[in-house]
Amino acid sequence: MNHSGAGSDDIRAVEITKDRNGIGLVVLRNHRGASARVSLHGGQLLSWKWERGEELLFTSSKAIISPLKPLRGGIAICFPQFRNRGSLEHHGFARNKMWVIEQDPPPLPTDSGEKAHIDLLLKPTEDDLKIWPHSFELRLRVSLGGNGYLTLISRVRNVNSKPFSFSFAYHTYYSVSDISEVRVEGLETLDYLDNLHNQERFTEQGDALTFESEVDRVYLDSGSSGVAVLDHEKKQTIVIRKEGLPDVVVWNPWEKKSKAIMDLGDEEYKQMVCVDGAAIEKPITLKPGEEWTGRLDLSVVPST
Ligand SMILES: O=P(O)(O)OC[C@H]1O[C@@H](O)[C@H](O)[C@@H](O)[C@@H]1O
Repeated sequence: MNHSGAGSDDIRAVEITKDRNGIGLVVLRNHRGASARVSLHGGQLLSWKWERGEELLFTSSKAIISPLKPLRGGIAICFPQFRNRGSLEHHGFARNKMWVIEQDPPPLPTDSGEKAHIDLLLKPTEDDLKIWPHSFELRLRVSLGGNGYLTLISRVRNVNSKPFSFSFAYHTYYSVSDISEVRVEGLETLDYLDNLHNQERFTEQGDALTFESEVDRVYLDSGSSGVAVLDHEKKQTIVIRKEGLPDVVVWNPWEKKSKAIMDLGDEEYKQMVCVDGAAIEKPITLKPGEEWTGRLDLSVVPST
């Protein structure tokens, strides 16, 4: 199936195809050469290319492409649990499930129509309900703008008769030239929980986060002000804006841990950094019938 041209200048081009394992794959393109690829496995973003055809997301050369495993790279949806903060599998089950394309989702208040987009839906199976007994609908809209920018909007609806709580993260691997040349700005003065120190709470003292060793932190309450990933060598800055996602996770495994991660090359920690918009410290609680929305807007600007 291939449908395009819903916009007068071909802004919207959406191609629905299959990957080499036969899993549904959606490719979004704009008329200026930007593209995004989304897998129905996990609602996982596999790739985001900007106008110059440059890949902005990192995927490991050792990534295991299997319907049963999370992919090392791209953007994964962590739901309903972050990390090991609960009894479910690491980062929750959503990233390992098959999602479906939703042709006619409930409308979003911010619909602009100026974007190529796709709507995905995840509902629990009988087996999922045995491990997490809460009926939910998890929707993901992935949009690619005419300017190449990417927007992810997730909605969680409680279709149960009892309240439930969850955590959420857009676990995002950015591709960088060299981690030693990278700065993350927008986290200064924030408190963070350090996963390398039993989630102890510290306060960020520097005016930017740079990398010299393993980092695994959850920055708290960063609000909707932007976070920027500056790559000096690429002369490029990725700007992350978010709504409904107070926390920011920053992760780089560095040398020793990279060697222990089977699906990551020994030296690949130099080419990646994870900066995730998330809701972790204060889990979201939904009463029956309520819905939560978490939005991530990613843009790229040249820098010196
Ligand atoms: O290997 P996974 O499950 O994708 O997780 C990778 C990392 O993801 C980060 O978000 C966590 O803070 C780290 O603790 C974790 O190691």
